Amino acid sequence: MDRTKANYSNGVQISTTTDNNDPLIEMNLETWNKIKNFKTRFISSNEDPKKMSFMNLDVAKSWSRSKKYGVDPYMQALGSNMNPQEFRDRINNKKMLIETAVPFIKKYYHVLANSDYYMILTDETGTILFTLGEQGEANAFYAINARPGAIWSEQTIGTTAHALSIQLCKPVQLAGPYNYCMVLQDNISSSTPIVDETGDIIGTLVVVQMTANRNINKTQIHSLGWVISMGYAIENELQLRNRNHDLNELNDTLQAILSAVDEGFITLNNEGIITHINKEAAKIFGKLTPDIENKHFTELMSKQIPVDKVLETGKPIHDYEATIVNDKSEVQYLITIEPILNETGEFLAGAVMRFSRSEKINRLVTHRGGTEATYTFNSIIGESTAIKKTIKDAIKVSQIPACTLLMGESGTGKELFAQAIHNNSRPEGPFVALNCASIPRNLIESELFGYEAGSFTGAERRGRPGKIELANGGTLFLDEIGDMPIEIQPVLLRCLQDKKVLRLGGNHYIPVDFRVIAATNKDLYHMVQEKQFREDLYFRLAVFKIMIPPLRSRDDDIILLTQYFIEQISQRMGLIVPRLSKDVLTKIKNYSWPGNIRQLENAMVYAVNMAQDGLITMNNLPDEIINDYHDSDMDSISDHLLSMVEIEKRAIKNTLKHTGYNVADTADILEIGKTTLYRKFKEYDIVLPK
Ligand SMILES: Nc1ncnc2c1ncn2[C@@H]1O[C@H](COP(=O)(O)OP(=O)(O)OP(=O)(O)O)[C@@H](O)[C@H]1O
Repeated sequence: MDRTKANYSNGVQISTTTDNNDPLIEMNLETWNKIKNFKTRFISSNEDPKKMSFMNLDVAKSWSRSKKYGVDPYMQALGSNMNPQEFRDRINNKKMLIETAVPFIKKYYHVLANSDYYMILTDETGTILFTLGEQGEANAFYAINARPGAIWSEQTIGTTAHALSIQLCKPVQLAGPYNYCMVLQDNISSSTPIVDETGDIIGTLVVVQMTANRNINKTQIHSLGWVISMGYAIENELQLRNRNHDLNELNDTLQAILSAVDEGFITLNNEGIITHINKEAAKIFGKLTPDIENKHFTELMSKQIPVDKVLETGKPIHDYEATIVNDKSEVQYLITIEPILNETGEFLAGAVMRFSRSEKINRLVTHRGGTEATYTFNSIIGESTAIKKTIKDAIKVSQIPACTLLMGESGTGKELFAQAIHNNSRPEGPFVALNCASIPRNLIESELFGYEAGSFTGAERRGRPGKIELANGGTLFLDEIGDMPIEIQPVLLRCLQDKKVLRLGGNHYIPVDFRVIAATNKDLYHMVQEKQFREDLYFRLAVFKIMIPPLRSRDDDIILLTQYFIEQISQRMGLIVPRLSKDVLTKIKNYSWPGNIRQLENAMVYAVNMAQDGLITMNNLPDEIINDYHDSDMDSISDHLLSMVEIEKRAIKNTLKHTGYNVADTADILEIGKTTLYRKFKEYDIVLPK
């Protein structure tokens, strides 16, 4: 609402002439009496007040409405009273207005030149919320029911200054006879509407002055100006309070969000003083919030954390790695420090620090990186006594956080078991796998332990965490542990013992908490005896040993797994699930499956693709299965008289089976060169599995 000066004079409702702009000071007693007399006539006749030249038009309309409402102009106690409960609710509802306006009213009331003023605060319906006046005035006004809880609307008491200012939404000064009720007609009242930010009227402020026997003078004019500026002041204060209230609410919401997140947050001012710390950050530092707030950040954390740099440059720092040590723990965090800038991007108030547990990030990274542990004990297929016992043992072991060594031929499902153990013991943490045989020896160390920035040629600029760090909070699966270079073994052992890792080129240990599951298809203990594997590391890793049975000793499971793979593969490829011919079934059951489940799975991929007319026949099996001399293992050699050539051929085939078709291992065992072995494959028509 605009209450500029022009509007102000426009808003004055006076009694001298029909011109609304005339100041009250110009009202003379003659007009005053003219209105008074006319009102008595108007009440008892049907005369239209709009037609009276001395009547203000808005007042005239209000009189007509008042009459229509049936207001009794001769009543002594004005208006009706709200019932106490309803009034308490109203007060509650208008708490902010009352709390804001009352101190103003009290403060400025005494500044007024005359003491015959009476001040009223109403709500937007005209209900009186608060009154103030000197003893004499108060008593007089009390007698006419000018007290909190009285409903003084146009409907209940007819035309008044405040009823008009609500109706017209502007300040109104009203000469006594214009009031509809006779008991008010010796007063001069000034009223201003109080509006909220959206322009809605939320109340009125009224100053009433008893003018009976007094001259109309400048003070009345001033009282309007005075009530208007007070209205302004109340509105401004209300807006401020509302904004404060909104800010407080925003602050409460922010606090609630910050205490709900499981990351630590600290805010600092531009001098590095901690201004706020959320619950999680207090937990990280093992302190109580009041012990931290208002302290310099260096009292809480290492000076090396580059807070000063952010405060100086206004540039953020992301993922700074630091170990936070408190009385109870030592944990690695990634810290992001963001400067608090203003809208134009100038550096302003300070900085916000965020502490994220690196193991969480690692878990995300590893999940995204594809080394997610999907298998559980329930998803391991097998009904044989051998596999059931293995699963039972593995479940037991999974409940104890000690190193576990999984032993078994290639393709028996060692990784599957490792995943199942992980998911049964620390499913929330990352599962990080490292195959020691598939990584060049010179890279194993950095893969395992990570490295600091610039620690060797080709290293990433910012350095990188190793698999051990990435496994923090979860499981590190070291597959083919027999291939772990002997020179790295003592470092790994130290790390397993101390639960700390030192990155290559680094100068501080990073605390880590991870479970180790190692796997091997080699005879690791034999390697220890041959000095190819360190005994201390072996005993550290093999606290629990689990032997995964080869497929050939899981007779009952071969057909179960065959069916499972055929169905899975067909479904994946959108094919009808083929049946197995009788001789194929016999072959599969009797074959020794040197490559175990992996070989069976691959054989079924081949067979499903080769099958015709919904049937898998012998021809649809891979060569090495068709050509298998099932009953020709070396034990039976003694029963037959064989040529040297046949003996050599069988020796090669058996060794191949034994090594899971690993050419290098086969050549090793047969003590011949790899080139010779390949030549013999050709010579004897031996085909390696695809
Ligand atoms: N019980 C089982 N149920 C379903 N699939 C299985 C089962 N056991 C193994 N497999 C499947 O067989 C394959 C080989 O398993 P896995 O890689 O765990 O063997 P491994 O012993 O770790 O082999 P390697 O020693 O060569 O690393 C995988 O494709 C796996 O999904």
